[in-house]
Amino acid sequence: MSFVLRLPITPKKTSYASKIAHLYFDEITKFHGESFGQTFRDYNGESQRKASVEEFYRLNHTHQTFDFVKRMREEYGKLDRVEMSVWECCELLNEFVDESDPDLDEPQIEHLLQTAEAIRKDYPDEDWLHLTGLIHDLGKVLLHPSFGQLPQWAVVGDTFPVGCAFDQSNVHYKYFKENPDSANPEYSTKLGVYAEGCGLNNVMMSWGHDDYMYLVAKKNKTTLPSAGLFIIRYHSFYPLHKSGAYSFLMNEEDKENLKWLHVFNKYDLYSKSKVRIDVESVKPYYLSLIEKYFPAKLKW
Ligand SMILES: O[C@H]1[C@H](O)[C@@H](O)[C@H](O)[C@@H](O)[C@H]1O
Ligand SMILES: [Fe+2]
Ligand SMILES: [Fe+2]
Repeated sequence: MSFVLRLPITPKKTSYASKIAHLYFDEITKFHGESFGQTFRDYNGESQRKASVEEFYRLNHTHQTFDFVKRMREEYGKLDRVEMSVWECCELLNEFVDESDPDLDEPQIEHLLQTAEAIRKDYPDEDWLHLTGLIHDLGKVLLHPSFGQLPQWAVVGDTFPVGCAFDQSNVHYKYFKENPDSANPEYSTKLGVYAEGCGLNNVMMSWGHDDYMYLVAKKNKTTLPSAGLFIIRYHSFYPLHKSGAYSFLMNEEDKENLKWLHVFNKYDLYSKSKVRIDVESVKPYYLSLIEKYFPAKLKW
């Protein structure tokens, strides 16, 4: 499929880069894994959800193989299941809870709007980033019966490359020993089937809501800038954006985009709070953004 991506607002590389770097490091020191007394992404501490989250990762790490990902990308890349608008999809998501998430019990639409609104407050002029916040998790509709009701391990959780060695920074790394790819010499070296610096676009990531939503956005010809698509596609790739693992797979464009993903991640994570959003009052604003960057109906 070939089409030209129009970029209405392209992040200006040089001027933004330093601004972001500053903001990012300021905020890191401010939050440092904790916000308002709440700790996030603690996979070992005692929490009510610890056991079920661990069981989630056991299944995820066991079943996400290179062949599985290839099949899913081909199958779901057809986008022949549903036609609906972006907002309809937000509403559809409301019934699901993410079993991989130790921090979130709210319906998904709350999380989407909390993320988007928190970004909007700090970056009022980057409307593409507000919309990215709103839609980044929409791929979780894969859990819905009309999308084959995929199991949670094929939809949510952190993501990682398949086709090369699994990195130790993946949460609950130990369960990769159950993955058949671990016994495949072709897939178990550092580079595996990839070349150094080949670019993430050429890397197969474990299958889930990130890559699916990327395919939906791209194939429906969104006009979001490349940084927006990158955020959607790799926001669950914590081994890279939190731990710096697998960075040898990145190319120059990935490195630029990663700066925006760092900005985004702070809001994805730390807006998981009890601040309630009045959906009806913010809806007109988001509908106008959807109209700006997407067709009225999308193929899913
Ligand atoms: O939306 C999901 C969810 O919050 C998961 O708990 C996390 O592991 C993923 O990275 C994220 O994309
Ligand atoms: Fe997500
Ligand atoms: Fe999210």
